[in-house]
Amino acid sequence: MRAGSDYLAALTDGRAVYLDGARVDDVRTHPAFAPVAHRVAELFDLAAAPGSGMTCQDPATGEVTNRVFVAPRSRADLAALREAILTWAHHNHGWVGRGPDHVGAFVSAFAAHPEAFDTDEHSFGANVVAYHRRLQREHRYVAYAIIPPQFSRAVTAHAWDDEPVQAAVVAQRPDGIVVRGAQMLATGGAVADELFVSCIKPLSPEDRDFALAFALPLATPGLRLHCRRPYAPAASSGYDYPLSTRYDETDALVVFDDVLVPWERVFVCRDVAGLQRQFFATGAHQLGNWQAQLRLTVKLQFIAGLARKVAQVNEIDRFPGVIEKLGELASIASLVESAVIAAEQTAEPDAAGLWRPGPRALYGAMGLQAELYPRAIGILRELAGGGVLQVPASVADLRDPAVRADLDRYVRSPKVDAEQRVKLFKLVWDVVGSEFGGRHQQYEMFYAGAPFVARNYAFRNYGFDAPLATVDAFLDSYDTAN
Ligand SMILES: Cc1cc2nc3c(=O)[nH]c(=O)nc-3n(C[C@H](O)[C@H](O)[C@H](O)COP(=O)(O)OP(=O)(O)OC[C@H]3O[C@@H](n4cnc5c(N)ncnc54)[C@H](O)[C@@H]3O)c2cc1C
Repeated sequence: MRAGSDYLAALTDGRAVYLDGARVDDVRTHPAFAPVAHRVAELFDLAAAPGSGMTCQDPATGEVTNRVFVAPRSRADLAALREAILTWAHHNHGWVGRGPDHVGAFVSAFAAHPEAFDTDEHSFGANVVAYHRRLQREHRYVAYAIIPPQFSRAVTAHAWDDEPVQAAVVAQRPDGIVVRGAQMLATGGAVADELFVSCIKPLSPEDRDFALAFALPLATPGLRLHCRRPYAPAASSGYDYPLSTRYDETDALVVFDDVLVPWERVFVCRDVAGLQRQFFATGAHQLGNWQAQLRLTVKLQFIAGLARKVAQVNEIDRFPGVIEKLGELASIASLVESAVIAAEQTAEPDAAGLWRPGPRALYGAMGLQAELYPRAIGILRELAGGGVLQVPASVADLRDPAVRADLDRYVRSPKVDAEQRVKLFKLVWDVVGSEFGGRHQQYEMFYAGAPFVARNYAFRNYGFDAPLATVDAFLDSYDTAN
C-alpha cells in the first residue's frame, strides 16, 4: 500500500502550476497546496494502516490494492466499497470533494467495460484496462477536467473560434495525439498525480476533434494549471478558519499547449458517441457519483451537528421554531443518506458483472442537491444569527490580555467560555460565510453538472414507464358513463 509520504514525495515532479502570477516551486510546501496535500497523504496512510479494512485483492486483476480502486462485483463488494469511501469521507468530514476515490471509481467502471472503448478505428479498451491496473498497483491520485471552459453555451466548441478554446486533438502522430486548448475545472489537480481529461457535455458531430479522453501525469510538458484564488494562505489561523486552512482543494483551469499524449494513454479519440459510452454505458457515472453522494452524507451530518451545537450553545433549542428548523435539516441529511442507501439496496450487476448503484435513488438525490445543500446552509446561517460576526477579528485578540478580558466577560454563553464560543462560531462562518464556504456551495450545486443537468439525469433515470402506465390504466378505468 502506498504511504502518505510516498504520495507527497511524488509531487515534486516539476509540474506547471501557476498562482498569483508565478509558477509554484513545490506544491508540498506552498501554503496554498500544502494543507490539502497533507490531507490526501493522511488518506493514503489511513488506508495502509493495519485493520483499516481498505485493502483487498481484486479478483479481476489479482492485485492486492486499496479497495477504492476495485470495481464492485458483488453486493458484498459494494458494501465494502461503501465502507472504504466512508472511512475516507469521515476523516475529512466530507469537506474534500475529490479525493482519490472519486475518479478512482470512474476508472474502475471504465475498466470493467473495455468494449465501450473499442471502435472500428481504435482498440482503446486495452489502454483503459492497463491504466486501471496501474492505478491499482501505484495507488495514483487522479483528478479530472471534463467540462469545456465557459465561452459560449449557445453553440458547441467547433463554432467557437478557428483555434481550439476547448481541448481538441490537433494532430495524430505515430507516437500519440497532440492536444491543444483548455478544459475545466480540475479540483485537486495541483496536488494529484494524474489528470483525466475528457468532455462530459454533449457534443455535436461537428465537434469530433473535441471528443477525446486521456490520462496524463501532471508533469507532462505543455500541461499547465491556472489555479483560482486559494483560501488557506489568506486565513489568519487554523482557529479562525478551521476548514479553509485544512481542506481547500483548489480548482484549476487546465491548459494544453500542444501536449503529446502517448497512444497508450488515449481512451477516446475523435469519437463523439464514444464520450457518452465512456461515462454512461460503463456505469462510471453511477459509481463515481455514488462515491460523491456518500461523501455528501458525511458533510450533511457534520452540518446538522454544527446547527444542533449552535442551538445548544445559544439556548434556543427549546423554541418550537428552532426545533422545526433542526427537523428540516435532519430531514435533508437523512433524505440524502436514505437515497444513497437505497441506491446500494437497488444496485444490480450489469452485463459485465459490475454492480451499479440503483440510478433512480442516486439521481433522485442529485436532482435536488442544488436546493438541498443551500437550504441546509441557510438553516445553519439562520440559527447562527449575528453570532458569527460577534467574534474578534482573529485569534490574536484572544491572546491579548486586555481584549481577552472583554471577550471572557461578554462573548460567552452560560455553559461555554469565550474561547470555545468564538471557536464554534468561527467554524460556522467557515461553513456559511467565508470564501471557502461560498466555494463549497458552488461545488455542491455544480460538481455533477449544472442543476438543470442533474435534474435531467433524475428525469432519465426515474423510470416513468410504470407510473405512466398506472395513470393510463386509471384513466381507462372510467369514461363518460361513470
Ligand atoms: C467548485 C467547483 C468544482 C468543480 N470541480 C470540477 C472537477 O473537479 N472536474 C470537472 O471536470 N469539473 C468540475 N467542476 C465543473 C462542473 O462540472 C461544472 O461547473 C458543471 O458541469 C456546470 O458546467 P458550467 O459550470 O460550465 O455551467 P454552464 O453549463 O455554463 O451552466 C451555467 C448555467 O447556465 C444555464 N444554462 C447553461 N446551459 C443551459 C441549457 N442548455 N439549458 C438551460 N440552462 C442552461 C443554467 O442556469 C446553468 O446553471 C467544478 C465546478 C465547481 C463550481
